[in-house]
Formats: sequence, structure tokens, C-alpha cells
Amino acid sequence: MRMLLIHSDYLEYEVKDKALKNPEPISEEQKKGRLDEVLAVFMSVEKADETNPDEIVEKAVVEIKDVASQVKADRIFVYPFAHLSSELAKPDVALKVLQKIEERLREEGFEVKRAPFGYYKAFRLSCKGHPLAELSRTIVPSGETVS
Ligand SMILES: C[C@@H](O)[C@H](N)C(=O)N[C@H]1[C@@H](O)[C@H](n2cnc3c(N)ncnc32)O[C@@H]1CO
Repeated sequence: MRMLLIHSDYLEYEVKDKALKNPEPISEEQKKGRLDEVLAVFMSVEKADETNPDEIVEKAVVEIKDVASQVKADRIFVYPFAHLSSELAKPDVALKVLQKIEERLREEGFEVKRAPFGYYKAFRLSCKGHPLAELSRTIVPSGETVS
């Protein structure tokens, strides 16, 4: 999994068109979303993650919690983003991983939103620009190597 973490004044998105034949079903309310004072986490779930999705979920939560505590963010925006890797996991695996990460972060006490999966989306982001405001992380299942 590849993650780009941006500590932001806000992130807002608007769903435009389907980017998959069968995108995640969403309500009218989910077509737009915004969080202020948020750690935005753009995530590409990768092929290698399919060998152990549960482990990837836990490793991602550890990394996100670590960055959130460093930048003192208690809101997280989980953002599916297929542009951080050329070895993407299948959509059904990727969606499950992202849903689980959302659930686990809530269990850890964060306020969490997740942008809809399988769509083209317009988004606006205001990066805070401090030294830790832009970070990336790569996570692989044990036994795999980072390519
Ligand atoms: C397109 C761009 O504007 C938008 N931001 C977008 O990326 N949409 C992606 C993700 O929501 C999701 N998606 C599919 N596979 C994956 C994957 N392996 N990991 C993460 N997301 C995925 O499906 C869409 C098309 O790839």
C-alpha cells in the first residue's frame, strides 16, 4: 500500500462520474463531503497487499496514528486514490481494506470520513505547509519486499 498523508486546513470532495463499472453504492449525502482540520490520507491499495489484507489494515492504522499524533490531528480523511502505484489491488479487495481502515480508526477514537470508492471526484485541499504536513508511507505484507 502507498499512502500520501497531507495535514490540511480542510479537504472537500464532490463525486463526478463513475470510474468503475460497479462503484461503491453511495447515498445522496455521500456525493459531497468535507472535513476541517484534517489529516488527509490518499491511499493506493496494491497487488502485494492481497496476500494479507488484514495485516495491511493494521500496519496502515499504526502509521496513520503515528503521523496523526505527530501533527496533532484527531480527524482523518480516508481517500481512495489509484494514482500512487502501478500495481493496484483488485477493487473488491481495495474497498474492503479501506473500509476496515476507516472502521479501525474510528475504534481508535478518530473522527473519520471516507471518500466514495470507484468514482472520479473533484476535490479541494488546503495543505498546512509545516515540515510534517506532507508525508508518504509504503506498507507491505511481511515477507514481501518494496518494489
Ligand atoms: C479517478 C480518481 O479521480 C479517483 N481519485 C480515484 O483514484 N478513483 C479510484 C478509486 O476510488 C478506486 N480504486 C480502484 N482500485 C483502487 C485501489 N487499488 N486503491 C485505491 N483506490 C482504488 O476506483 C477508482 C478508479 O480506479
